[in-house]
Amino acid sequence: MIRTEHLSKRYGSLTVLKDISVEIADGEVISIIGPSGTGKSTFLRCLNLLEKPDGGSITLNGTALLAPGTNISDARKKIGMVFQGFNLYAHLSVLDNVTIGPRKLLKKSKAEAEQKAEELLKLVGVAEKVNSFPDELSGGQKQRVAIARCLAMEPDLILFDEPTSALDPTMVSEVLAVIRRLAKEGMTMLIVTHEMEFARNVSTRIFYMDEGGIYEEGTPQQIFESPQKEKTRAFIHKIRSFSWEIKSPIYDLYAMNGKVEAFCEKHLIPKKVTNNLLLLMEEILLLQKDFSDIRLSLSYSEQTSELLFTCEAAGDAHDPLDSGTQADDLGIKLIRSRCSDIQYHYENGKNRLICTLKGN
Ligand SMILES: Nc1ncnc2c1ncn2[C@@H]1O[C@H](COP(=O)(O)OP(=O)(O)OP(=O)(O)O)[C@@H](O)[C@H]1O
Repeated sequence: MIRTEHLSKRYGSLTVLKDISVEIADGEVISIIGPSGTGKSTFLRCLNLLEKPDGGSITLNGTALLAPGTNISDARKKIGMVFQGFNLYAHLSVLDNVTIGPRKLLKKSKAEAEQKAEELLKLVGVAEKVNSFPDELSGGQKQRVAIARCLAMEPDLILFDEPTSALDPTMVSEVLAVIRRLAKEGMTMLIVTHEMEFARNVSTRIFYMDEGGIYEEGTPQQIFESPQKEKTRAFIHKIRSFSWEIKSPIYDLYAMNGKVEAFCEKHLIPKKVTNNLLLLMEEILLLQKDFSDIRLSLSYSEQTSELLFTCEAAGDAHDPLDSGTQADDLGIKLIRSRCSDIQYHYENGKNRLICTLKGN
């Protein structure tokens, strides 16, 4: 169990952590989410004493880490950390990266450390790379080796600082799968992440950090479905939605599509649904009459897996799904075939078309 009381940290005149008091039980998986610069990484770095807190206390399994006389290096062996940039030793093989800690710090024999390393490399799926060097591995493999290295120290707790942020999207899932497995096996973990779907599925609790502290905490359901405080609500809404403005008939379709694809990828929306959405957006834009002020927005509900697309266009009342010409009819048919529900309203000088995309 790890507990902080009134933990604070300043950089010069900037107070990053104000007064953090939390208790994390064994086997808990905590995801820490929140806007950039709110101290999420600093909090993790204070917990394993990579940064020295300015005030407060940290207690790990009964040991007060900041108390005078505490052997800090002994305490730190119990807390593993996995970094965004992997931090492997480039000049050491995968095997040596994993065994160096146990041999030097835990005084294990070479044979014992190597046997354990091979087991752990198998666990994270990179056993075949045991004799490779870090620069011969993909980003996903490097991060899995970093996790094996961390496990080799038999930590009581592992801190993950944005473990997938430096990875190509194709490699994110292999690293998340390993973390999920550790969660199932009961490892206590704190994970700073921007992967919301993952945070929601894997965590026992979510800490939303803002204003120098844990602004709101709760179960994934509480934080993602019914956040109580204003800033949490705004943050959750923002990560679930996307919008794009068009101010003239000449707009950058490719840039817009790129952003839409990135949004869909982040929310693990199936490729087929993303493609349908892009075609739907294109057809709806073809039916617009006035391009002076159009706002397109997407919102995704993780609860129902529904993707909602809204097109809001200023100008005279004009339902784009009211057939005008034969060419329009074809477009309208295509639009209707891709949606399970479509609603049109004209309000305050704005045409609003709300489409619910079909799931597959
Ligand atoms: N070593 C440092 N010296 C001075 N300021 C720092 C240092 N490390 C972090 N900061 C500042 O502290 C604040 C919190 O940084 P931190 O990296 O903990 O935020 P974060 O929530 O993890 O952000 P992100 O999600 O972007 O990684 C930021 O304003 C940052 O510029």
